[in-house]
Amino acid sequence: MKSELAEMAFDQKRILPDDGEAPDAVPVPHALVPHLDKTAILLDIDGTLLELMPTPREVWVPPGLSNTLNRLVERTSGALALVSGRSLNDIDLIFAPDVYRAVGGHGAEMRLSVDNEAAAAHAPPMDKELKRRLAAIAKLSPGILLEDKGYSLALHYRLAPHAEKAIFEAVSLIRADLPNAPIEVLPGKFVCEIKHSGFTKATGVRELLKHEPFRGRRPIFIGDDVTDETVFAIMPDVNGLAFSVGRRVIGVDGHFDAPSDVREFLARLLDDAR
Ligand SMILES: O=P(O)(O)OC[C@H]1O[C@H](O[C@H]2O[C@H](CO)[C@@H](O)[C@H](O)[C@H]2O)[C@H](O)[C@@H](O)[C@@H]1O
Ligand SMILES: [Mg+2]
Repeated sequence: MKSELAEMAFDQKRILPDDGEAPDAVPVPHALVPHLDKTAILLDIDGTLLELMPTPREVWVPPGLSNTLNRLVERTSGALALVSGRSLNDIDLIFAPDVYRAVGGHGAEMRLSVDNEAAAAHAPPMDKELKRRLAAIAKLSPGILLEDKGYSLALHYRLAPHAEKAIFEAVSLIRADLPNAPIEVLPGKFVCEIKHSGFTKATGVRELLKHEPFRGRRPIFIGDDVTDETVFAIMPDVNGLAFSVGRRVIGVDGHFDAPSDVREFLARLLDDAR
């Protein structure tokens, strides 16, 4: 059995405080290591579980991660969900053959059961003409990639970073033309996503937590991006814990430097948690 000291040392190394003032290695209280039978594990994908890659299709699941996730699913009686900006379809392609409970498309889709793979959609398809106009923005520069999620459209510019300003300006012009369109712009990591308003990762997580096997459990959420901040913000309301990756976010419970640290933390949870 691991000593409490060993557990503390692990926590000190991997999870740093986020108040911006504190020294780099203040230990996260031991009580933060959860009891898995009372915990719901909610995980962002890109930049949290998986390293960021030049294009969305290039991501891959490192050895050991599937095993860790599947064991955590077992130990939490299924209370593990991926909470992603990606569509459920995309998530399943990435993690195939494994299928996880998930909130997809920034809250646009939700899968509560892995048995029938039924997914609830919380967003209608995006208007075709609007999508056509937005898609034309990709012509601004070679290297801009389009990702069509049906209910939203993402313009990726990691390979054309110089185009950022032009992309956001072009999107603003289209929005100004359609002041009543129920859409919003979601900036991400080298991506400008245009989606229906009315749902976020946080609305998805709130909904998820109403259902078995998540209901009544203490959620821990780990995420890296601006869109994850909506979930960080609701964690206190649901007695949850929030951890950021790659950057310090005020108000969260801790911070990981990189996805490899998140993966190591999750693997260690299996050994350390009661
Ligand atoms: O909420 P997440 O699971 O973190 O998904 C956020 C977005 O991830 C993908 O784009 C990002 O990752 C790509 C692969 O590393 C990278 O090339 C891109 O620059 C990033 O923005 C995905 O394509 C989007 O649909 C997700 O919204
Ligand atoms: Mg992410």
